[in-house]
Amino acid sequence: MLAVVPPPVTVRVPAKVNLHLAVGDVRPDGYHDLVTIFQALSLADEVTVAVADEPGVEVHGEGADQVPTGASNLAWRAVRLLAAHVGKDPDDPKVRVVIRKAIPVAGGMAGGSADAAATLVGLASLWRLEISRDELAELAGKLGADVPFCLYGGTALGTGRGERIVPVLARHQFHWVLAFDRRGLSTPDVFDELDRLRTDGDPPRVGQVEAVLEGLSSGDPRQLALLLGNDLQAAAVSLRPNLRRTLRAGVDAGALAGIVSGSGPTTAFLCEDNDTAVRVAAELAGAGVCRTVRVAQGPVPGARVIATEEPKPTPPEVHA
Ligand SMILES: C[C@@](CO)(OP(=O)(O)O)[C@H](O)COP(=O)(O)OP(=O)(O)OC[C@H]1O[C@@H](n2ccc(N)nc2=O)[C@H](O)[C@@H]1O
Ligand SMILES: Nc1ncnc2c1ncn2[C@@H]1O[C@H](COP(=O)(O)OP(=O)(O)O)[C@@H](O)[C@H]1O
Repeated sequence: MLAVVPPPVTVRVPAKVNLHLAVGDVRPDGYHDLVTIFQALSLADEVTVAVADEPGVEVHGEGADQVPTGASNLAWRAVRLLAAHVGKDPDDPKVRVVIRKAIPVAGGMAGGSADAAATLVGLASLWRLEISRDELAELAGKLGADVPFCLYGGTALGTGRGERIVPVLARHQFHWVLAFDRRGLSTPDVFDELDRLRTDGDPPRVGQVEAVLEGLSSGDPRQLALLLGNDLQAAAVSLRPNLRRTLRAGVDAGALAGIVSGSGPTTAFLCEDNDTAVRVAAELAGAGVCRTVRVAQGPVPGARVIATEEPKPTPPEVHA
């Protein structure tokens, strides 16, 4: 008999930006209630999952040296969680995960969450599971607040810890410039800093989410630009005062508006059109206010399989 090893599966998964991020008070479980609008961007990681005798995670590309490859890697946690869920041995899942990163690590763009979502989608295909995206999203929510959105992509309203997702119809494409900072920022540190700022004073709070939903449906980047907002921005800027200069430089270069993406320190600039975005990116890159600049569009779809290699038949065992 010819045993067929299932072919490796490669999944592309987008980064996110929060167009609106309203942060409530800290809850007894340490999380904060959020009302957020996520948008998935064309900046993407690629994750390949393959059957392997030597299980583990490999990471290449943007910030790879800052990503753990052991049990704490979010993609590996996704492998173990899905294995246990479908009755496989989580301690011996016989899977290798190769991550090619383009999303900045600890950048407020959900890079680790994206890799976890991609791993769930890749394994569902590799293991030929009959599992719906909603069932995967249940599992995703256990891995982190941002992981369910990375499965769905597009533009979506997130509530609860950010893990309850409702898609938002957004037919228009928006053009973004992303400025990566020199080092990442820890998400819990930024939430803690916001709690501290709120104890000592009254940092600005974003307006109502409904206005942002209207801005999105208008498709007019000028209208949307006026409505972008992030309660975590004051905290990120407090921990990284240089972000103030970066935000100013993007607007001076011609962006309609700039915000800190999620917990930062990446800054995201909404532009009128693609040509403006390319010009703003070039100017920002020359201004010495950040490490790297990227142009991206959104919304794009969530984690999806982009390649499955041909099955490799293993040679039959020959018995003498
Ligand atoms: C801030 C946001 C905005 O989209 O994104 P990032 O900037 O990290 O990409 C998210 O809320 C991050 O989501 P994610 O990175 O998945 O968070 P988790 O791993 O679940 O939580 C990490 C830590 O962040 C804090 N946290 C996270 C989510 C939330 N609603 N309240 C919180 O207080 C908690 O301290 C938690 O222990
Ligand atoms: N697959 C992964 N990719 C990136 N970071 C990961 C991954 N697994 C675990 N991490 C850890 O998660 C932390 C948060 O990284 P990331 O998800 O990129 O940022 P953010 O939460 O700001 O969006 C990093 O400090 C990193 O060490």
